[in-house]
Amino acid sequence: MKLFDTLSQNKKHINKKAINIYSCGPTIYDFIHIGNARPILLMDTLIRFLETNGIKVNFLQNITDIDDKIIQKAISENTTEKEITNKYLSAFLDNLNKLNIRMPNKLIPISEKINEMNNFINILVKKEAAYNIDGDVYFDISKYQKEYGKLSNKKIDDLISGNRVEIDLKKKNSLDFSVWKKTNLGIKFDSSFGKGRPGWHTECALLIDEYFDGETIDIHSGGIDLQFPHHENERIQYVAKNNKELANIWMHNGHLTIDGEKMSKSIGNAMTLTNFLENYQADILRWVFLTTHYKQPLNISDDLIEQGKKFITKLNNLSKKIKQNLIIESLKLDKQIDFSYIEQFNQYMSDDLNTSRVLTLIEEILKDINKIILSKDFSLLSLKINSLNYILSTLGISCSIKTVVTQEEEKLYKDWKEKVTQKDFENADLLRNELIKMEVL
Ligand SMILES: Nc1ncnc2c1ncn2[C@@H]1O[C@H](COP(=O)(O)OP(=O)(O)OP(=O)(O)O)[C@@H](O)[C@H]1O
Ligand SMILES: [Zn+2]
Repeated sequence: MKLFDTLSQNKKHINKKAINIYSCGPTIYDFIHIGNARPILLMDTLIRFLETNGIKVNFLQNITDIDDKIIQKAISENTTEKEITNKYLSAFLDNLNKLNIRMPNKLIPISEKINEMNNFINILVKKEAAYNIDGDVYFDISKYQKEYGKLSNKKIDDLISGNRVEIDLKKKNSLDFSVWKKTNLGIKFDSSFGKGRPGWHTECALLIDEYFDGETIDIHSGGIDLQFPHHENERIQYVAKNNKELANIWMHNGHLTIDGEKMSKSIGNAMTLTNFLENYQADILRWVFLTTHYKQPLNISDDLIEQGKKFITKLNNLSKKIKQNLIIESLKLDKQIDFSYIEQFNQYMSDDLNTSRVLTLIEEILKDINKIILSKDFSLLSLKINSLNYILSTLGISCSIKTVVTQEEEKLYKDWKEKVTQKDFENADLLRNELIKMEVL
């Protein structure tokens, strides 16, 4: 398959039997919002597609459980950092569960890797890629003039002149970033540089290096806002330590916007995922993200959510209609699949996840199935339904078209019809309610 790589600005092939993926995880100081769910669902869609095609995926994600934002939140709520991280980590895991996410093979809170972080930074210092000033360690950008800026397509001189980062007189160069921070406030850890905390950019570089044994990984993903400085800084540390690329493909998703503006906690326009999932099915959010190519911005609106609801209702109604036909026409469906549909599906997905085209394909199949029902020529029904179910399940949509009816459903349906014919509406209504619960009506 081909995926767009931000570093080379090209679509690149990945035709391997086993794929290593890393995604930057959340900083657990608040509930995540539906914008944060975009990179999560993007990786979920990709991984499901790869695994359905027999490719082994090893997926690593970090959890940022040490950070200034966590300390600030603990202070403002008059509680401990641990209380904050416990609360929001469990909310995050609950969100993933409700979204039906294929969990990472490993989810690592950075607080568990402080010694490894210390060793990693020591190596950078030994290589003179980083320098220690009085317990604060910085990465030395000047040593990597040729490499730095490649991922975000920025020139170092432009970055320096446009740099509005707070002036830190200790740094040699204003672009040098913190890999270890000497701190007074909040949780501190022992290290060979003294007490302090790890830098965020080093966290991901270290975890990738350690978990994947210094091998260039296949895919690194995250939202477009992470391209610079976070991913640029991750990459440069990895290049400095291993003298090779961190990732073969850098995948960046566009922002979820609301009224054209990035959804963000700091802007105050965020809808938490918890809140969304209390009101709508997870399938609706999946559908919303599938409508637009992942690299493009996507504007969320009530109207779009409404369309997502309609899509799911359409699937549910079709499923009921099929059950009724299975009973009325005494049909039995087999397991055959229409490979021409699957080939098309694979082709769209393999072309940098062209999911909007996949949704059009689904609509075409739905139309075909409705035509079959109207014509009552059921010879191709199994093929179409099984293909549709294959596509829905590969996309992680939990809704599917039922292909069997139970004896109980069949009996109740026939009883109901009989009561209606006999004009026994009271009993017919009771049976009707049962059939609605069983999703036959
Ligand atoms: N509006 C958005 N649309 C799509 N992806 C987003 C959006 N906001 C954040 N992300 C992505 O979500 C992931 C988690 O990011 P992070 O925890 O840094 O969120 P954040 O940027 O702090 O959110 P906020 O901007 O609300 O403070 C990252 O991959 C980030 O790029
Ligand atoms: Zn990262």
